[in-house]
This record gives sequence, structure tokens and C-alpha cells, in this order.
Amino acid sequence: MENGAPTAKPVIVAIDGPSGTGKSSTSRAVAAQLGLSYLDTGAQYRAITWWMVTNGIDLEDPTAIAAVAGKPEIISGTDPAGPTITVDGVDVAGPIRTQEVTSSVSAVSAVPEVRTRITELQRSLAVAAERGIVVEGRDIGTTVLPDADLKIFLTASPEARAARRSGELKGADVNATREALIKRDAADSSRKTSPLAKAGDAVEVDTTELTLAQVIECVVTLVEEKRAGK
Ligand SMILES: Nc1ncnc2c1ncn2[C@@H]1O[C@H](COP(=O)(O)OP(=O)(O)O)[C@@H](O)[C@H]1O
Ligand SMILES: Nc1ccn([C@@H]2O[C@H](COP(=O)(O)OP(=O)(O)O)[C@@H](O)[C@H]2O)c(=O)n1
Repeated sequence: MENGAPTAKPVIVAIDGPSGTGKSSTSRAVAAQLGLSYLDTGAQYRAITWWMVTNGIDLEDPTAIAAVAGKPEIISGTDPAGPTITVDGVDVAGPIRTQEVTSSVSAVSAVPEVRTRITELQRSLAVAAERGIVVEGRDIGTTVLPDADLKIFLTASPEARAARRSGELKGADVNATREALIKRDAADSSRKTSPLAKAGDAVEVDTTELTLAQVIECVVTLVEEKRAGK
């Protein structure tokens, strides 16, 4: 060890939960505050879905999806100050947020060959993060990084989640947003391979009545307690 200074062990934080619970905003802010890397795994599933849609793959045919799951090269930049995502060198940060991708992503992400591929990418990024990483998604604590130092499962009422989402999609109808969100949660929770689920050792945080700042503070405190060995 140089100068005898202790080197902090990289810390791995897994944040899971359904749509609109605050995973992305919380994870990014916590990573920035603690000097860690940040990975939005939903963006990776959206990116592979975008590629399937763009290349005219039949999304109702899991065999067709599986056959090409290894084709697109997906690269995630993990700096919380400016996370990036490219597919075959194309910046897809905008296109992966379209309604078309959002409504197709659950079908693509349910295909085991897609999950194996994306899970490998996620694990290699976690290992490469020198100071540690905050990884957010649906199956991080249960499947991708089961040995994470800290696992958080965020929840919130469907009403709060729909209000947050329709606030983002300016002018979107809250009821339609709520129905679409419940449908996607159900698909993500009921798939056979690595469904959306709370790990047995995850800390559950209900964010319905909390501000984003309160959630961030809560998670930062939990990470610091872990690091201090409490
Ligand atoms: N506790 C909170 N209170 C109010 N708004 C929130 C809260 N957490 C997140 N938001 C807002 O809700 C929206 C969805 O948050 P996001 O982090 O994208 O959720 P997720 O990644 O779980 O889908 C964003 O506009 C975000 O600013
Ligand atoms: N670890 C993950 C992350 C996302 N996903 C899939 O990717 C979709 C989009 O994830 P997201 O995090 O961008 O979703 P939102 O936060 O926009 O609701 C989810 O609905 C899941 O189908 C997954 O299967 N596993």
C-alpha cells in the first residue's frame, strides 16, 4: 500500500424496485455524492430493445429475439455526472425513452438470452469500478450482484409513481400512465428469469411520502453505516 494509507474497499450498492419509485434519481445522486460509479441497467434493456425495434425483429417471437441477442454492442458510461449509453457507437440516450421502446422493453427483457448477455455486461462494469458503484434495476440484489454490500428496495404507491412519471412526460394522462406502469410491473414481476423482486436481505424504503432529497439522504446514511462496519 502506497504511503501506508489505507485503501477504501470498493463498495457495491444494489438499488431495485418498480418503475417511478426513484431508483435512477436516487442512485445517480448517491453515487455522485459518494464518488462512486453509477449504472442504470434499465437503460441497457431499453438500448437492446431499441436495437431490436430498429432492426425489425419480431418482438412477439422470443426465439427471434434470442437469436440476435448477442449482436448489438452496448456501452454504458458510468460517470454519475453524465451517464451515457451507446449501441454500435450510436448515442441512444434519447431514443431509448420513447413510448415505443417503453412498451416493448418488458417483452425483450424477459428473454433469458438477453438477460444473460446484459447481466455479464453489468457484472464486468461493477468489477471495473475502482471506488465502487451504485447499480439500479429490478434484479440487481437477487441475481446480478447477490453479494452487494448494501441492497435497497424502493417502493411507492402506484398513484405517487404515476404522478411522478406523468410529471416527466409533460401532459401525459395520470390514469393512463398508472395503468401502463402497473402493466409493466406485472410483466416484470411475473417473468420466469430473474423477475423484479426484493432480495431477502434488502432494506425496503417506501418513498411515497418522502421527498427525493430525503430518500437520497437515507441511502447515503445506509452506505456510510455499512462502510463504517455498523
Ligand atoms: N421521493 C420522490 N418524490 C417526488 N418525486 C420523486 C421522488 N423520487 C423520484 N422522483 C421523481 O420521479 C420521477 C421518476 O424517478 P426515477 O428516479 O426515474 O424513478 P425510477 O428510476 O424508479 O423509475 C423523476 O422525475 C424524479 O425526479
Ligand atoms: N435490472 C433490470 C432493469 C430493467 N429491466 C427492464 O427494463 C425496463 C426498463 O427499466 P427502467 O429502469 O428504465 O424503467 P423505468 O424506471 O423507466 O420505469 C423494465 O420495465 C424491465 O423490463 C429489467 O428487466 N431488469
